[in-house]
Amino acid sequence: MKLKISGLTKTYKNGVMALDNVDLEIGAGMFGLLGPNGAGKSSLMRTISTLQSPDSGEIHFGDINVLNNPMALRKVLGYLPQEFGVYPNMSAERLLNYFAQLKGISSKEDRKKIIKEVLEVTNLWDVRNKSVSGYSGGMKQRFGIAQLLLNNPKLIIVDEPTAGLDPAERHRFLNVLREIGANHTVIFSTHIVDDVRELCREIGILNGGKILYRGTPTDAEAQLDGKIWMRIIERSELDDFARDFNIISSNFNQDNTLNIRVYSETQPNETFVMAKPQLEDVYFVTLKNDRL
Ligand SMILES: Nc1ncnc2c1ncn2[C@@H]1O[C@H](COP(=O)(O)OP(=O)(O)OP(=O)(O)O)[C@@H](O)[C@H]1O
Repeated sequence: MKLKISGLTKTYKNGVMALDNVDLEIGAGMFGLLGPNGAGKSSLMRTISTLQSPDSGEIHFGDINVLNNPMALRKVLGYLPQEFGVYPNMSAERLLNYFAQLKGISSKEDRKKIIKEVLEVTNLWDVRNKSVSGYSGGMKQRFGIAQLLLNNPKLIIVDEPTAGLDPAERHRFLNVLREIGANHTVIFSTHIVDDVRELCREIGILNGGKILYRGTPTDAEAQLDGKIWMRIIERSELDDFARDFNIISSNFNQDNTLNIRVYSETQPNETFVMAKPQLEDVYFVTLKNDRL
């Protein structure tokens, strides 16, 4: 089932236009929504999830007209918000049983079966008897996925799930998403480029409420072929280089020098060497130029 968004605009009461005429089509698999803080990612996700209304625009998921019939979408939606709040002092298994009852799974046998499945897919089976309130950040996020999987959603929306997770937990979480993405439509937002590189079939880059790029990571990188240049400079030279060249990123080396990456259609000068474009270049060039 396809998610089709057209002309979606949202302005908050304080005058901030968080979504500015967003058009987006998302098919099956993993879709990564990439953007810096304040780009509008949560606003887009909350609007798709029917938690807030847009000023104008349309959202369709398969044959569901989402804005006219929010209840129909909610039945097939699994949404994990950025902040999930406080969990009660109850074991994961008991809490899932409670959620499953709330979701209308009335047969005890059915509940048992689905709870086992979701605990296994999120790698929480071994800790199912532990209290969720004592879980680590990463385990809580995986528990969030477990509970949203209970009613077998067709559309899964996960808002910045890796924020604040340590590298090992982040990795574990992304593996869970990868597994789920194999047979669901999953949209997840992040400001971490590495999160989407290998995981997502398609990405969208959002900034200032606008979709600036949408496509596959590989196509995006290919568009920058021959346009990314790199060289090492002294730290003290940075201001001069920033004035003369279109620097898209700079990273410190151990010896206090900097690796700079520059975007240019042609070789900036003979001291620069051509670099293989990376998704991070795509992200920075898109944010800087308002397009790729
Ligand atoms: N309820 C609200 N009322 C007023 N302004 C809001 C509200 N929610 C978000 N905003 C503003 O809308 C813009 C987009 O915010 P949003 O939270 O959608 O971005 P985001 O990409 O999810 O950012 P972050 O990564 O920081 O969560 C920001 O300028 C934000 O301050």
